[in-house]
Amino acid sequence: MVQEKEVIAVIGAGSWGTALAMVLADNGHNVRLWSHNENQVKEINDEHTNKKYLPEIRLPQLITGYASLSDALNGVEMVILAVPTKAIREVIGKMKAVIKNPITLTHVSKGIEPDTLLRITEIIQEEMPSELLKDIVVLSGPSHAEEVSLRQPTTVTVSSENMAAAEVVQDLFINNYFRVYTNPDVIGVEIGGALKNIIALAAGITDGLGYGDNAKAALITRGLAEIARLGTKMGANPLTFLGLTGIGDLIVTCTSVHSRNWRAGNLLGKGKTLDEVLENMGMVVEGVRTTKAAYQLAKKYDVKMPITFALYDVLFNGKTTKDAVDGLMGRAKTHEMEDLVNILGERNL
Ligand SMILES: NC(=O)C1=CN([C@@H]2O[C@H](COP(=O)(O)OP(=O)(O)OC[C@H]3O[C@@H](n4cnc5c(N)ncnc54)[C@H](OP(=O)(O)O)[C@@H]3O)[C@@H](O)[C@H]2O)C=CC1
Ligand SMILES: O=C(CO)COP(=O)(O)O
Repeated sequence: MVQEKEVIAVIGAGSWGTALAMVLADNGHNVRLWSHNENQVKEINDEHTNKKYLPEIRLPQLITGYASLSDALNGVEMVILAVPTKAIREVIGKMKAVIKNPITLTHVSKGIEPDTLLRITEIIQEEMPSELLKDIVVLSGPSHAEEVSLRQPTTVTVSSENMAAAEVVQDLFINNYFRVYTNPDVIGVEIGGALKNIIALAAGITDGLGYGDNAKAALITRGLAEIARLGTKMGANPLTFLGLTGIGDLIVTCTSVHSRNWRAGNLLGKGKTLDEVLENMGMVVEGVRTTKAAYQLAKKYDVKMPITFALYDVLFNGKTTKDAVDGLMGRAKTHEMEDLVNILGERNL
């Protein structure tokens, strides 16, 4: 089937927005890549590069940089939102002032908002007037921008309350190096994508402390257990956590030097302070804010999340990374599956 080519706006020209713009351009779509940084837009249009975020990459001709949000969104129905979670309200606020016709909005961010405890779909629903929104789709999964921009084999999942919209987005992105699956479980997809960053920070810490593969495997597995416990209590399908947006993203983020969350954790494990780490990162480390949100969610839903709580103490209460690991290892003995089985029982699953 020949796919119809679209004009698509990608809002946010960081690592992920740029890599996704490349996938869309490779599929023949005309991409308007918006950035709030005029110098970066000039570089995208004059040099066809985005050196701060993807230094090795030459951008396809079908990508055009836009400094005006109004021009980028003019007449466009398909919009990809690729900014950090903390910028979403502000950027949607600017978008709604200039959008004239309803859009399908695909977000690709991985976070939960502290204090409100809203998932990103819920933040968008709160900020964007319903008459300007056809559908919200989430795209998530194990996918470092650095590898996608080199066109290396990658798999992701799209999800939406309207699966027909998810399938349209699947068709826009899918190609021979970027394979896109669908999953109707929006809650599970968003919770898995957000919370894996907490575990990636913790995995970086144990690597930084000099611990080995056993510790890494423990964190990935027990991290998945606490993510699944919270997500299932929030209404997710527990099987989603065994998929790309659950275990898949945990593996890639906990084991890759590309992960900003792993890199930040690694520096913490080596003794740097949180402020020192964030000052030098130059890109978003979503897991820090998400740790706060997950800590609050665990209390709200009365779910045990020992790794999240240990990381919370390191990030916000001055606990040393070594004491945090010792505390986790010294907890009272417990059953491996009991808590999740109990939660499944409460939901009659
Ligand atoms: N990088 C990756 O491999 C992947 C990232 N993600 C997720 O995608 C989301 C975006 O991440 P990523 O692209 O990596 O982040 P980066 O830090 O690489 O880029 C963020 C981009 O958003 C811009 N931005 C930040 N704040 C604002 C604002 N208030 N208004 C307008 N633009 C803003 C930044 O501009 P400026 O340059 O001025 O700071 C930059 O262009 C995150 O939630 C991340 O978890 C998901 C999958 C893979
Ligand atoms: O989500 C990602 C890969 O799937 C990117 O992870 P980081 O934000 O830790 O770099």
